[in-house]
This record gives sequence, structure tokens and C-alpha cells, in this order.
Amino acid sequence: MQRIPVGLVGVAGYTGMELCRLLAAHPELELVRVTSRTEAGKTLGQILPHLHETGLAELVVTAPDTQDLAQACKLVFLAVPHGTAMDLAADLLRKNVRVVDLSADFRLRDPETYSQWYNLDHRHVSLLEQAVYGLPELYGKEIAGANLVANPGCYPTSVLLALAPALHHELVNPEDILVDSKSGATGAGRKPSTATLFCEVQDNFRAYSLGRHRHTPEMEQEIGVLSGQQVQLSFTPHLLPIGRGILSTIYARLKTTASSEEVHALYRDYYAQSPVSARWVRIQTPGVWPETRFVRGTMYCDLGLLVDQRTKRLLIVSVIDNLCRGASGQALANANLMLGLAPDMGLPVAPMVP
Ligand SMILES: NC(=O)C1=CN([C@@H]2O[C@H](COP(=O)(O)OP(=O)(O)OC[C@H]3O[C@@H](n4cnc5c(N)ncnc54)[C@H](OP(=O)(O)O)[C@@H]3O)[C@@H](O)[C@H]2O)C=CC1
Ligand SMILES: CC(=O)N[C@@H](CCC(=O)OP(=O)(O)O)C(=O)O
Repeated sequence: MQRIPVGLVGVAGYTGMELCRLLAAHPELELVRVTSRTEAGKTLGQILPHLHETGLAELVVTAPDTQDLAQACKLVFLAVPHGTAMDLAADLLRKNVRVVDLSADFRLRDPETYSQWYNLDHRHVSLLEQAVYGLPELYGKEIAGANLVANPGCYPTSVLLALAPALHHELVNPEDILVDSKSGATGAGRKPSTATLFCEVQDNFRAYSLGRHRHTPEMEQEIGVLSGQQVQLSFTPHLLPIGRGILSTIYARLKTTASSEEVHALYRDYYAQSPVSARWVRIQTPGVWPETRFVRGTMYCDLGLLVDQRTKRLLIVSVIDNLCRGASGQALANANLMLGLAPDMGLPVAPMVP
């Protein structure tokens, strides 16, 4: 049986590499084009030696060319920086190719908010209306009918999955939420920078972008949809001296006197009824706190909940793998849905522990 041909723009980056890892084992999708401006002409096995002798090793890297991609592929993943992805997406959509964009270019519905937080004017405002926010548990049906999916940011994935049941059941006040997130260094991408040098990251821990991180409006937008009101969020990201993983701790003001058991049950039921059949959000038993290694290399989002009636706060600890659930695995789940395949096809189940 012929597999469905797909392409990847940005194979030389971390999310591109992660997509290759996943697609190497996908039963129904065939990666037929991989592009990089700097690595064009080499084989995938040469630039990603860990994929040597897989079915993808002989694939030749090309320079990005939307005409060629459109001729060869039904769907293309864009794993390139924001600002770059929007023109490629517009061109591919014009050529009837479906697009999963891993960048932030189509996540914000309001182009002015995009300009303000990304310091860039949006050049394809008319496409914002057709872009679907690619969080499968919340938008599974819309993703299945979409031609353009805006894959969520890594921090927002960890935060929105943690808050969705509480907002849906009005357990917390959406105007009083504090988010404290920590990410591994792959979150910053593979492009060299002083801030991610080994000696700057190892044996160290620091906060960054306080009050101005560009994932803030993305979370505010989706919390607004879930709660039906405009909100402003306090969000502080930190850089951890690890490769993969995000751990977000969320403090939300309780509006309910529900017991811990009741809140755990509401969370479990919410995700049991999600439109996507895969069960990726796992609620830990009370007293067990999620760790980044529990989800490494997978689509899981593990949640630990504490109903603290003393301080009237719901405390949530949420962990994801930023490269898999926070980027490439989620992009693959979205592509599966767009192409009528099972959402979890080709996605690994067992985490890499230790
Ligand atoms: N890292 C993460 O955890 C997450 C990343 N994302 C988003 O995914 C996208 C990719 O991220 P990541 O893989 O980390 O980034 P990297 O910096 O690791 O890689 C970027 C890739 O894009 C290519 N590229 C850069 N500029 C251009 C251009 N002008 N035209 C075509 N290709 C270009 C680069 O290859 P070359 O220069 O050879 O062409 C490279 O393959 C970004 O938008 C990022 O914000 C989203 C969620 C999580
Ligand atoms: C550790 C680290 O630097 N993380 C990145 C987030 C990566 C990501 O998801 O960003 P996009 O919105 O660009 O897709 C950051 O804070 O900018």
C-alpha cells in the first residue's frame, strides 16, 4: 500500500530532527522531502547520523522550494522560525498543500497582538481566520477539517492542558492565575546563541523574559476562549540545565469548595470525553507529582493537582516533553487528524525513563 507523502521544511533544527525520529517509524506517512538551506545536497543519514540505516537515511536534503514540495507532498510541516513560516504556508496553501506550522505565525487570531508581541507585521492576515489552533484535546474536530494548523507553543501546551478542565467547570477564577514554567534548553532551538552555550546553562538556573514572553498572549487568548472572558496572565519562564522537558507550576484562585477527590474526578472525566481518542493527558494520583522524565519522548502531559483550601488555590504541576508533545509529536498528531488517520498513529507510548 502506498503511504501518504509528506514534507518537512527545517530538518536541521531540533523540532525537524524530532519529526524525522517520529516519521521514521510511521506506518502510513512517508517523508519524501526534507529541506535545509545550509545542509542541502547531503543525505539525511549524513546530517542526522542517529538515523543512519533507518528507512530515511538515503533521503537527500534539498533547499526549500514550494513548487517542488507541492508536487511531491500532500502535507508539509514547517519547522522554521516565526516570520519565515507565514510566506511558506501561504504559498503551499495556494498550491493546495495542507500545512502544519510549528512556528507562532498563525497562533494568534488578532494580527495586532501578533505585531505587538513579535515585533513583526503579519503579511497574511486573511489566513488567520482559517488557521486552527492545534491542541488536539480542545480542537480535534476542527483540526480534522483544516488545511492550516497552527501548532501551539511548548509552554502554552503545558499550561492550557493543565487549566482546561478547571476553566470548563469554573473551579477557578480566570483573572487570578500565576504560571511559573521551566524548560530544557532544546526549547531555544539549535541555532547557536550565547545564552544556550553549555557553560551558560549547566549547573545554573535562571528566569527570563519576565512580563514580556511572547507565549503570554497565546495563553491569554485560549484561556479567554475556555472561560468566555478576557484575561491577563502572569507568566514567568525559566531555563533548566536539561535538554528536554517542561515543568509548569500553576497557581489559580479557587472558586469552589469541591474536595480534592471531586476535582481529580472532574479532570479525569474531562479528558475521558475529549474528542480525540488517544489518552495523552494523565492525572496523577493525589500526592504523586509529575517529573519531566515521566513523559520524555512522548505525547503525555502528566498533571498533579493539589486543592489547597487553606490558601484557596488550585495548584497544578504539569509536565510535557517540549520537543515531542510541545512541538513535533503534536504536529504529527495534527497531521494524522488532518489526513483522516488515528491521532496517535506513529507516536511513541513508553517514556524514556531514566
Ligand atoms: N524547540 C522547541 O522546543 C519548540 C520550537 N517551536 C517552534 O518550531 C520552529 C522550529 O524550531 P526549532 O527546531 O527549535 O528551531 P531551530 O533553530 O533548531 O531550527 C530552525 C530550522 O529552520 C531552518 N530555517 C531557518 N531560517 C529559515 C529560512 N529563512 N527559510 C527556511 N528555513 C529556515 C533552519 O535550517 P537552515 O538554516 O539550514 O535552512 C533550521 O532547520 C520555530 O518556529 C520554533 O519557535 C515550537 C515549539 C517548541
Ligand atoms: C527555553 C526557550 O528558550 N524556549 C523558547 C520557547 C520555544 C517555543 O515553543 O517557541 P515558539 O513560540 O517560538 O514556537 C522561548 O522561550 O522562546
